[in-house]
Amino acid sequence: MAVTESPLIIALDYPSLDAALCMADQLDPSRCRLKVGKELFTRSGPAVLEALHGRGFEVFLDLKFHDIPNTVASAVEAAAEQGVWMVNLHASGGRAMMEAAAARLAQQRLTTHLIAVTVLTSMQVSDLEDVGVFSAVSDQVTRLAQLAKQSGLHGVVCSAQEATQLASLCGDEFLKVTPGIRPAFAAANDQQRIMTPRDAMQAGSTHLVVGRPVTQAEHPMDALKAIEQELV
Ligand SMILES: O=C(O)c1cc(=O)[nH]c(=O)n1[C@@H]1O[C@H](COP(=O)(O)O)[C@@H](O)[C@H]1O
Repeated sequence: MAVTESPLIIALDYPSLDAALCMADQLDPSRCRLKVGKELFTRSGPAVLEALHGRGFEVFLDLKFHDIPNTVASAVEAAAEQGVWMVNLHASGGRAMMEAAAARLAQQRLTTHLIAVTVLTSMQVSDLEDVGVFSAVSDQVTRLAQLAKQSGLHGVVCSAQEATQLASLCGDEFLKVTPGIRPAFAAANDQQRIMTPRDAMQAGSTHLVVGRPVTQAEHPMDALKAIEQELV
């Protein structure tokens, strides 16, 4: 497996194993990691993990678990046993759920990174209000990130707009995985809280999740290189 220093994680949001592998084959495991999400995993199952690992990629399994503590701990264990580099859950599932998941990994001596989604990058303050949360987005992100840290998680998914604040509250070592990344050449699509790759790294992101700006580009590896250029 290639161990890359790159902060880039490319989101393979595809409806089939073939389509995902077709994209993976255009990318280089020494220059990025790959993210497998709900659609692809639901359609292809663990076969996609095997295929990507076989091609040398480290994989972030993005299934955003949210359930009772025992169920989430078992799901996280199952993911880690398949050798994924990173797995996530929703911080809003609460302290007991996060502690159970972190404890299970430690008990089984599994080294997969476990991170928590704070507030989705597609959400703004009115979306929080709809679900009964009357806080500023940044306050809610901070609350959930601190809870995740206290619960033994390795980091969070948040927007880059919150990364600086989290670096000072949770430390530089605490992972800040930030989607909603839009290079100068790309459209925002459905993302609300966005930032360019360079600004996101300067703000304290440790990893950048990039989907459509690379996967829908005519030449994905060129788009990836353009993002690398923006980072130097
Ligand atoms: O957990 C995630 O990866 C995630 C969390 C979040 O708050 N926002 C978010 O966009 N994501 C994921 O990041 C990717 C972003 O893709 P693009 O918007 O195409 O760059 C998608 O796979 C989303 O599922």
